[in-house]
Amino acid sequence: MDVLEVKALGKIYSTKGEVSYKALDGIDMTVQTGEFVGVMGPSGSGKTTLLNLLATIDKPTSGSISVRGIDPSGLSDRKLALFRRRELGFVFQDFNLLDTLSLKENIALPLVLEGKSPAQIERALQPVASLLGIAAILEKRPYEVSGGQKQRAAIARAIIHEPSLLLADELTGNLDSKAAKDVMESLKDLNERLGATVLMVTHDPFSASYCKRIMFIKDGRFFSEIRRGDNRQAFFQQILDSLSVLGGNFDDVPFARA
Ligand SMILES: Nc1ncnc2c1ncn2[C@@H]1O[C@H](COP(=O)(O)OP(=O)(O)OP(=O)(O)O)[C@@H](O)[C@H]1O
Repeated sequence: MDVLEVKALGKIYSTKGEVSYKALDGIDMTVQTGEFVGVMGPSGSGKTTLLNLLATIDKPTSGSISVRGIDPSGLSDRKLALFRRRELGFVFQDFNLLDTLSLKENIALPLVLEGKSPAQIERALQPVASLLGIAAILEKRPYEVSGGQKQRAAIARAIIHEPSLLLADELTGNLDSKAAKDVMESLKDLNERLGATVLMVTHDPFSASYCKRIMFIKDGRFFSEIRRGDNRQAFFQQILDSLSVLGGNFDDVPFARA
């Protein structure tokens, strides 16, 4: 089943008195239940724009988005807020955890907002926390744990309510290579064991090598797509090859890691 269906998506930014800019142009894509998809492209290719449209933070100029058959553009503000809360999960580069709350309280927030009981929250929390390897540090506050642990807590918070689609933006961007590997292994486990559907934007070929499929975009348009076989290292190499064909600015890419 398709979780996400994007048709002819376009975004033009226009600022008063200035020339308008076509950031996305005719993007078509589908993501099926249980997929783990990466979106890559040079700087300025439209990755963040695409993610913002999918996250319903911004509205498309043309085309359509549908998540489990619902087109968010037709929803009232109240229904849109509910749609975002129920259907989508978000993970960002900078964690966005609240320092005044413990990891457990941070993770439970989406369920508290849904009015779930403490017993229901506990039942949902334990398996996710164990899978992500943070069960022993749930009482700690974000400033007492490492970057990788913070990001795993942020992932737990993003999926605790079992969203249809988890959207991740450069989630390893602030992590060293060991922590990035741990976070990507955790995300892979969530995808494989819990069937979480993930769409991730990244610059980093190492993180991208955990995806099952990668879509490359350039100048706001679809450029190419590759799928992973059994071997992640081979996929990493395939990603590097695709990036070199794609060209553009990848100066900050750590090309040596596998
Ligand atoms: N609010 C805005 N107003 C005008 N132009 C914008 C706006 N946001 C983005 N753009 C332009 O749209 C294009 C795509 O930007 P976007 O941020 O989506 O690219 P990106 O692929 O995420 O880049 P990066 O990898 O550097 O983050 C860029 O040329 C950018 O300058």
